Amino acid sequence: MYKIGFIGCGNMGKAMIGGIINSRIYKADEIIALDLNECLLSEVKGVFGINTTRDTLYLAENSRIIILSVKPNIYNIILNEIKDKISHDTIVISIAPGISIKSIEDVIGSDKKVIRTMPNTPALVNEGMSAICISNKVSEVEKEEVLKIYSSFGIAEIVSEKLMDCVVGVSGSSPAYVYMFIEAMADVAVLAGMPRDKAYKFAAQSIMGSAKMVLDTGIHPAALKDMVCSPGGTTIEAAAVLEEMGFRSSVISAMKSCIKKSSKLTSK
Ligand SMILES: NC(=O)C1=CN([C@@H]2O[C@H](COP(=O)(O)OP(=O)(O)OC[C@H]3O[C@@H](n4cnc5c(N)ncnc54)[C@H](OP(=O)(O)O)[C@@H]3O)[C@@H](O)[C@H]2O)C=CC1
Ligand SMILES: O=C(O)[C@@H]1CCC=N1
Repeated sequence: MYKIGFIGCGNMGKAMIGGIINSRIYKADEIIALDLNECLLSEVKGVFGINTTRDTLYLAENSRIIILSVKPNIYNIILNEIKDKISHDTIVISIAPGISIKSIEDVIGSDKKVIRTMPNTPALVNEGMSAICISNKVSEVEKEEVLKIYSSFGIAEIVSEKLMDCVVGVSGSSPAYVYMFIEAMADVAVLAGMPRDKAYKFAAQSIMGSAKMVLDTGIHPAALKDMVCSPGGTTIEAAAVLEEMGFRSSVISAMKSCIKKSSKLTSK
């Protein structure tokens, strides 16, 4: 029996497998994965040394935990295919926006163990942020085990299921907004004469350091911003332009749109 099986090893599946291997929570031979894309499957086998298969039913029957790391529209197809192979000890985990615990139970049975999660791609470098919702069929020991898996590639917190659309906006999708910010900052650094490789390093490390200040000091972000803005200095010039250009209101509108899209998927 494998400790964990991944159906789908694209961006998110690969990030989680990489995080688990890096943190050594499970050994490579305790993990199995499958993907329709043969190249991707050979890549995860080659890079991480895990087991792979092309047989969905074999994976479902032989994995204690099954992570469905495919797009939301494929969930029902796969669940219908594997439902008879899911035992009362198997834990089925969703990582997709809009896929509720109930929607999975409706296919595989409400007597089965289902967990809904929302990770993000920084899991690959063990800096993920994941939310986890547990159904009432999952025991305390199983909850702790899943928390341990998700904590192996970052920070993991139990949240109530009604917060999951919000989680998509604030952590599932948010790495994309941050990469856009890094890209924009690096482009301007290049414009001002810095070589591109250095520009990405300076921009990304500044964002990582700023995020660490928020997490490690507990100081309010506004106070941390004020500490950078010297009176009559350079930073307040930039801050004033960001306000004029609607920086914060753009982020607010974008995230509201993301959360709305997630809740539309949930209510489908
Ligand atoms: N990317 C992210 O940042 C995050 C993604 N998620 C969620 O994770 C899930 C996966 O996303 P992501 O990794 O980005 O998607 P990808 O498209 O990168 O990966 C999904 C993989 O699953 C494969 N696949 C499709 N159908 C099957 C099948 N029947 N059996 C096995 N494999 C199959 C796809 O192959 P093919 O391409 O050939 O169809 C593809 O390689 C989604 O539900 C997404 O919403 C959650 C949090 C963050
Ligand atoms: O864009 C998406 O739908 C997925 C969910 C969270 C991040 N990526």
